Order: sequence, then C-alpha cells, then structure tokens
Amino acid sequence: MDTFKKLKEFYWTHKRYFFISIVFLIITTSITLIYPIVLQKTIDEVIIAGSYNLIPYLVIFYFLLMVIKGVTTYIQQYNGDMFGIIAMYKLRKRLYEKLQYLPFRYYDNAKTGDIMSRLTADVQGFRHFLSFGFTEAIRFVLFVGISMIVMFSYSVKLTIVTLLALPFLIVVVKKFDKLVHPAFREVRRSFGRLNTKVQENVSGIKTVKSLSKEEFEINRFHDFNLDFRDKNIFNSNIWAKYFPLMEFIGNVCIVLLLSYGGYLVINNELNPGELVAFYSLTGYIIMPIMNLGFIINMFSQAKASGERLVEILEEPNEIKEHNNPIKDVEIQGEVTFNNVTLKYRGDDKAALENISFHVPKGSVVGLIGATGSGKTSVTQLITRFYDVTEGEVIIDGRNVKEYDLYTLRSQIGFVLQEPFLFSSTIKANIAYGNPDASMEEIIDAAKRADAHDFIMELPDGYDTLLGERGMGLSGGQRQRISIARAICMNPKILILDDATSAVDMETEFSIQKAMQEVMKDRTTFIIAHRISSIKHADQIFVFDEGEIVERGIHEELIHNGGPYERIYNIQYKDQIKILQQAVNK
Ligand SMILES: Nc1ncnc2c1ncn2[C@@H]1O[C@H](COP(=O)(O)OP(=O)(O)OP(=O)(O)O)[C@@H](O)[C@H]1O
Repeated sequence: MDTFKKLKEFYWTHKRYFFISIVFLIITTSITLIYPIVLQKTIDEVIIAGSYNLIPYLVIFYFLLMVIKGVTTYIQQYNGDMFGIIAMYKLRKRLYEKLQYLPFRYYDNAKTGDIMSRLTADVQGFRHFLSFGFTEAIRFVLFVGISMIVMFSYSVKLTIVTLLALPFLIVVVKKFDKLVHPAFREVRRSFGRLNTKVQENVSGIKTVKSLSKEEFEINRFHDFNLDFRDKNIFNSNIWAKYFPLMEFIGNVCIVLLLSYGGYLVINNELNPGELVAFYSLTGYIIMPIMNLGFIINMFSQAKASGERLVEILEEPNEIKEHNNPIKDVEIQGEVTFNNVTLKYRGDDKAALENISFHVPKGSVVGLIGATGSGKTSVTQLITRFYDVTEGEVIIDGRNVKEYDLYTLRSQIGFVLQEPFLFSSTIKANIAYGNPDASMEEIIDAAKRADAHDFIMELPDGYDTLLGERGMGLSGGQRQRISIARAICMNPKILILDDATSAVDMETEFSIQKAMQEVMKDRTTFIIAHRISSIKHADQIFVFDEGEIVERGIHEELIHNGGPYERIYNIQYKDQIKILQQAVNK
C-alpha cells in the first residue's frame, strides 16, 4: 500500500474520473442484476399468469434498460480509462524528467534495457490496475454481494445447496493464483532478458560482425528465445489444467441448482421464473470468483511495477543546486583546482589525488598520461558531472557548486572521444546545444570544424538525416560534427577529450589549424594521447595514477627527463629503438 500512497499524486489529483467511473459502474452493475429479476417477473407474472398484454411494455422496458446500460457502460469505461491514462502520462513525464536530471553516477550502473522496461511495461502495468483493477474489484463485490442477497430472498435452501461447491472453487482459484503468479513473473523476466539481448546485439553489431560472431550470437539468442518459449508453455499448462477444473466446479453448481431447484419447482416451493433467475445469478457469482485471480494478479503486478517506478523517482541526486545559485552570468573561463581529490565510490581508490592547478582565462591546457590516469575525471569536475570528494574547483573565483547548473554547463563545450549524434538532421545535431543558432552560425561552426565540405557533398547537405548513432558517417566525420556542435554553443570553456583520436594525422592537422582560431579567447582543455595534439598548449599537465607528476610547456618538458620526454621519444625520436628495448625487456 505504501507504493500506492507514494504514487498518489499521479492519480488522485484527477480522482473525479475515478468517482464518475464508480458511480456508473454501480448503475451498470445494478442494471445487469435487474435482468434476471425482469426475466423472473416475465415468466412468473406474465407468461404463466397469461397476462400477454404486458409483453409489449416489458419489451420496451427491456430495450430501454439495454440502451441505458450501453450509455452507462460507455461513461464508466471512458472515465476508468482516463483515470489510468492520465496517471500514466504524468508518471512517464515525471520519470523522464527525473532521468534527465539524474547524475552521471546513476548511469554508471544503470542498464538501458531495464530503464526502458520501467518506462514502458511497468508504467503500463500500473496504469492497467488504475483503469481496470480498481473497478474490477468493486464490480466483484457488487456482483457477488447483490446476487447473494437476491438469491437468498428467493430461497435460502436453494442458495445454500447451489453454492455447496463454492468453497472448492475458492480453493482451486487460490491454488491457481499461487502457481500462475510466479509463472507469469518468470515470463516477464524472461521477456526482459530477451529484450536486453536484442538491444545489446543491435548496439554492438559492429563488434559482432568484426569478430565474425554472428553464429555465436544466434545460438545465444536461441537460448533466450527457448527460455521465453518454455516459460510461456509452463504458464499455458497451468491455465490448461486449472481452467477446465474451475469450469467443472462451476458446472457442478449449475447441476445442483437445476436438480434441487427443479425438485422445488415440482413441489411448488419455487416459481419457474425464480429458478431461471437463479441460474443467471449463479453465473454472476461464479464468473467473478474465477476472475478473482486476475484481479489479485493485476494488483500484485501493479504493486511490483509501482515499486520499480518509485525506485527511480526516489533516486537521490547528489549533484545539488545551490540554494541561491549564480545565474545568467557570462563565465570568463579562469579555472582553479585546490587540493582536489575524487573518489567515484566511497571505498574506491582515489581517481584524483590532491590535484592543484591554475588556468588563466583564454589559455590552452594539455592533459596527457596513461589510460585511467585521471585526465577525463578532471574535466568532469569542472562541469560538475561529479562533485569533488575533497578540495574545491573554482571558476572565475567562485566555487563551481555556487553556479546554477544550467548557467555553468551551457557555457562549457564538450567534444568526446566517441561523439553521440542523434537520429535527426546534421543541422539539428550541430545546433543541439544552441537551438536558436541561425543557419549562418551553423555553417560557420561547421566550416571551423572542417566539416562544411563533406556535409555539402552529402545528398541533402545540412538536411541529411543521420541514422541511430550517426551511422553512415565515418568516425572522423562524426567527430567533426561534434566539434562543430561544441563551437556552435560558443562556450567559454572548451573541453576536447581525445577528440581527434578517431581522425587520421592529416585531418587532425587540419582540425587543429581550425581549432587554433576557435580556441582564441576560450579556455581550452585538450586531453590527448598524441603529443602533436597538445604541444602548443600554454601549460601541459602529465598525469599518472591520479596525480600530476609533471607540468610545464612542451619545450621544457621534452628535456625534463620525465614521463613526458619518454612519451615524446616514443612518438617522435628513437621510436624504433625504444620500442625494441621495451620488447626485449
Ligand atoms: N564513472 C566511474 N566510476 C568509477 N570509476 C571510474 C569512473 N570513471 C573513471 N573511473 C576510474 O577513475 C580512474 C581515472 O579515470 P579517467 O577516465 O579519468 O582516466 P583517463 O586518464 O581519462 O583515461 P583515458 O585516457 O583512458 O580516457 C580510472 O581508474 C577509472 O577506472
């Protein structure tokens, strides 16, 4: 119940639909329950009594009842559906918003397939209960309750005899529910695994093909598919066994009713019409009891789904906005790190250990060092993708935590090693960070990123549609579009994280030349493995295991006898000699 309480704001704010649906449900159910009574009156008081002149009136009354029932059913279903659909819309909206603002730390461990299924199947499961579960539960109480009252009013003895088999039906329904619920859960889980498999396969299709693992993947998928099939067969078996049994018990009730009821009619203790009404009313009790499993199932599924939705909604966001953040200021780009330590998780080894540096505005910094030495981590602290564990990151004399997140991030341009392009036009991809950019600005950004020429060669130029993950473009072309995207934002701080690693030396050179101009008046952090990318930087930091082990400018560092000189030698000077020494070691 706690889950329903936590999600109350999504459905209870429009409870009007719920109440309208309930009122009309009561009317619809009452009309349904009037049918057997009308039938009884028709047989006993019209046909047997020979009052045939009443038949036309009864026909009209019946017809009107049906019309009213049609209208009330429509109103009830419409409002019940609206109750669930609006809640689903609001829930999905809030979940999506929450996902947009969840910190990087959440995505470090999150699985795409799992998030997708929460936003689709779980929201749907919850909605189903709101739309149908509630009303079905109320319908159950009304049908069973009112039918019993009417039946008892006709004949207490016949009611008791007819419902003798009912306890058996309840036992079977309970057993069925106990088996079918976990079986159904297994089907859902297996389906989730199947989905994740397909999603992972499509995402990694290049790796699969390049390693010729198609056959292996087909076999692996076969296992998941087989599992899904088996879980479904198991589920169907339960249905196949229990449903006829439930129906059999229901039919036993009918046999008891007809034999004992017939006996009562023969002895004039019951009217024929009452027996016919009894027959219908018994059905109104048996069917809802057989359906009880569905209602319980729907409830437990909604509860399980609701829990998974609450998990996302309550996920803490440790990147907190300042109480009174600095907004709408133009960042100048002076960056200072004071004794910064970063641990990604509490018990992890520090990714950055006591880092301090000062970068004047408009200058260029090169970050170099082995993989995993902490270069990217430095830049992620500037944008507050993560917060420092110790120390402080200062921009223009103010701690980054004092800035409004939007103000901060909208003035920092990022070009990542593996750029992500959305499946829309090239134009929209370049203008993604600055949707107000004019066509001239977009073209200018593309020209500076050395992308304009190849874009013009594409069939639709800037209007060319890109596939998922920008398929159809080479790595270097995608990279240039992402550089153009960063330029289009006109950021005060530009971060190039291994941005030219996917392009050949010649393209790198031409991009670098273009970047010289782009970097003017912007503080630029260049993370690179190639010395050629950073040798013109105003400062170079050499990282090793989370610490800055060397700093200076290129000309100094190549004679420093440290790691930078070693990298330089490998890349430029005694390349063959050093590599041979390394191999012989
Ligand atoms: N999101 C994360 N969660 C946990 N640990 C992380 C995370 N990101 C990075 N690390 C760890 O922090 C350390 C520094 O990583 P970082 O990405 O900053 O290195 P890098 O120098 O940029 O490496 P590369 O040159 O390979 O990009 C590594 O040990 C890495 O495993």
